[in-house]
Amino acid sequence: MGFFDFMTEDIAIDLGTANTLIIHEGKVVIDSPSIVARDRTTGKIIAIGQEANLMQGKTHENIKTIRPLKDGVIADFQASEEMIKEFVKKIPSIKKKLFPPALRMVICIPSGITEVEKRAVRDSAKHMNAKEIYLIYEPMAAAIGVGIDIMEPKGNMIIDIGGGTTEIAVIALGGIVCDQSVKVAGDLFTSDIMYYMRTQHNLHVGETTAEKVKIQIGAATEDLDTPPDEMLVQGRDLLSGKPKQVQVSFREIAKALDKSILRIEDAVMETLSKTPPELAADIYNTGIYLAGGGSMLRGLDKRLSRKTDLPVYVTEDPLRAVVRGTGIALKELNKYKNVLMN
Ligand SMILES: Nc1ncnc2c1ncn2[C@@H]1O[C@H](COP(=O)(O)OP(=O)(O)OP(=O)(O)O)[C@@H](O)[C@H]1O
Repeated sequence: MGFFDFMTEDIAIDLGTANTLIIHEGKVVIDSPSIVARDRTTGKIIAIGQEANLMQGKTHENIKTIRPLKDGVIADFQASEEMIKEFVKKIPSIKKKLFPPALRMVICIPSGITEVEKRAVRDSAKHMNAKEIYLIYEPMAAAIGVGIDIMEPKGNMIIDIGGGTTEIAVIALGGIVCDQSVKVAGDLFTSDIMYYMRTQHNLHVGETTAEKVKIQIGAATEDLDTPPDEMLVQGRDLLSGKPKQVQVSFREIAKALDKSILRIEDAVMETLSKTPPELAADIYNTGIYLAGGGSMLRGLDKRLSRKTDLPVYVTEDPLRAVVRGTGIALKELNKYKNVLMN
């Protein structure tokens, strides 16, 4: 260990479309929505994370809430840099430091990312005083986080359903053998619900309400073992303009989400059809692992299992699988050097 290593802090980041998570010293120290609120007149950031999330849909003309990532990649560079800087500053042991420390970072990125987008992530990290930067593909990080031995000569299929993208990958011998990244995930499910409420109930609901509906009664199939109760949803009547409340069932939400789930099913089937036969045989025995917040949609595992005729498992704490894997790669840089990109 060199002298300067004492002045370097190691952090692992899952910079997600919906949530940003950071691991420092083996612990998740940040788990926050990827949102910033900016004062339009001064241009200053006035809130980040949970605080900014509470402002969403309730702002006036002087405040703008921004989600700096779209479809898994940085869409607003300035806002994303400022957001990560603020998150890093909030890490307790870094907060105590007199000067901002140099950082060694492992950052996960979607597997469908372009070279230009990769460079943008690296540049942003450099602006944050990162001296060593490693990138890791999200499905790889998710597989490590799930507890799969990715170095084995054995095929494993992992599906990470996040906010912006669903990443499907077959992993063996420390590499991605075939993969597919589709822009169908939790955010689109939320938009589907907003559209359904508008068209079927003449009710205009905001994103926050639609997300609540998805979490409380969202379903990927009408055939659930333990169906949730109906839910009262409030919004604005599109015809009269008055505030209104309607009762919604999980069956309606399953219908609203059907088209998007079909697109995920198609992507899974396509990836399976491209999988080399020896690895397909392994997957037949091990099944499919689901990670990411979107995988918590009721009945999604059952529906994918029915479609593929394979066992499908939702990993423990799916929202944290990717950051867990990123953290493990950071801790064992040498072991995982082949899956990390400089
Ligand atoms: N119980 C739940 N049921 C359904 N969806 C959920 C649930 N909990 C969270 N989600 C959804 O999961 C998504 C966020 O998942 P996650 O944090 O894994 O995504 P992300 O890493 O930010 O996105 P990406 O990987 O696309 O950049 C959101 O769309 C959120 O609404």
